[in-house]
Amino acid sequence: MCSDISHYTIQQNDKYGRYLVASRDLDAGELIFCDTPFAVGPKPDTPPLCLGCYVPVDNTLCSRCGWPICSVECESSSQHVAECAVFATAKVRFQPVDDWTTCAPQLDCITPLRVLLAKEKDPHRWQYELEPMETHTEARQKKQTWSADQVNVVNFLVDHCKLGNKFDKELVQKVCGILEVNSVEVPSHGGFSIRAIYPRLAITAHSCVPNIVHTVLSNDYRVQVRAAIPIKSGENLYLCYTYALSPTLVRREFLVESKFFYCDCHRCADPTELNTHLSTLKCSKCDDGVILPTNPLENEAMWMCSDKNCGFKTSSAAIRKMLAVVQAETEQLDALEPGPAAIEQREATIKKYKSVFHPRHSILLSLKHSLAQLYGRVEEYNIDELPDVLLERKVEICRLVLKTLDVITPGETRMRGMMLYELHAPLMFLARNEYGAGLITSDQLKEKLQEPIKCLADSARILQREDPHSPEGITGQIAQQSMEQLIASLESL
Ligand SMILES: C[S@@+](CC[C@H](N)C(=O)[O-])C[C@H]1O[C@@H](n2cnc3c(N)ncnc32)[C@H](O)[C@@H]1O
Repeated sequence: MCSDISHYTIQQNDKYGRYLVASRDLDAGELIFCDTPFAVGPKPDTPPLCLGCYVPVDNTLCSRCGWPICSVECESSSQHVAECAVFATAKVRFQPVDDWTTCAPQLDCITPLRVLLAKEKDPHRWQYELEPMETHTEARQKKQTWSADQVNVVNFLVDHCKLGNKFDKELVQKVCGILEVNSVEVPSHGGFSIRAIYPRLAITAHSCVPNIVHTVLSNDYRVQVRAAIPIKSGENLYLCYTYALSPTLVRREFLVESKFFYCDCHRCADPTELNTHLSTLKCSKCDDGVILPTNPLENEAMWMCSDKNCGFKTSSAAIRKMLAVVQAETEQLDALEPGPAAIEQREATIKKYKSVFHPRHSILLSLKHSLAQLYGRVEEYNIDELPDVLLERKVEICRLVLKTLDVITPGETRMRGMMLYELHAPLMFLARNEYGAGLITSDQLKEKLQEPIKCLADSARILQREDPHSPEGITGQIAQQSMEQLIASLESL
């Protein structure tokens, strides 16, 4: 049984507070522990979504309490009934909004309320699992989110929803802090992003080069935590709290803003990000140099050209501003429907910034990561109609992304599983095209198909650990079937 597995111990030091350590040697992919959420619910700043299944809703409300709900089944779902009674008793309804696609701060109270109601139901679990969590109260008090939480969550629940006889304002702020510091983003059943708080997973320390992965099982939001790489007994377990492909400036800013610490992991400390060059710019003043931070652990440190003869310098503020502008431009591409324009506009943006960024800079790599998933899958660019030159482009970008993943998220991760799946198809088509053109023999074709078979085998092994209804879990099953078909087709050659 999953709940019997716990290959870790809890330790504590001045730097991390509590953290998890492997209690025995672990193989890549091995289960370390499972965890059950204390509460699940919307993230802050979410547009109205169903409080049962979390799909976006448009003016459909619960017949009992008047809060967003998509269907009769969701009205009586276990996650909604307790809060439904609170709102119905206090006669506090969701206030109509003009635009159902923009953020509704009214929903910010839902997850804290669910934590409070779960505390009431299981005070023992609260006492041992949530109460000891870090809240960084002093640092939070200085932030804007503290005063926003005071209005949208604390005063709303205690005064408006008349819960003051059960929960005091200090407790509600503490719950907001617990959620901000310790909750993780998870995909809902419908694929929309929500948050959950897992008592054991939350103890894991952060590193920008993590050694564990976690998988959320969609039926009850239980999480399985596995070793991504072989881990020795006594080694710390590290989760990555931020988006792994972001550059150091962006990751460190996120961590200090929302998790209240300055990351000093070996990736953050290295100007080249362990030679991945996710932060590296090209020098505009000379031909050979690249621009790197002089001290990446010092936010305000200058950035300088690596060519001593050039000596070009610029401030980190200028770099941050430039990144924000380009990031905003590339984010607009995410709004494009998957289709030929989504490919062509990304390729055009890569070309536009080719002389500004290193080819593996975070911004270009993220565009390439999207392209790896688009080539072969959209109209005019279906895999069986791609010319060799575009099949080779897909191979090149998949390999480039995998090369970076090897360093920053080594081992058996979802992103690697998905990228290996993407890589198998162009490799297979290129080999078949060569054979079809009479350029290679059937033995050489068999030889060339070994790499796509290996990609599919690795992809299937990694992704079949995911929830079978998630996009990754489904890809895992397809990878397994495709591998079996490909092996069978070799036998008939
Ligand atoms: C999700 S909690 C982790 C558990 C926490 N240490 C505890 O004792 O409850 C996140 C907090 O742990 C600390 N932490 C985690 N990783 C860290 C790191 N790499 N460097 C410094 N502090 C870290 C920070 O205080 C951060 O806000």
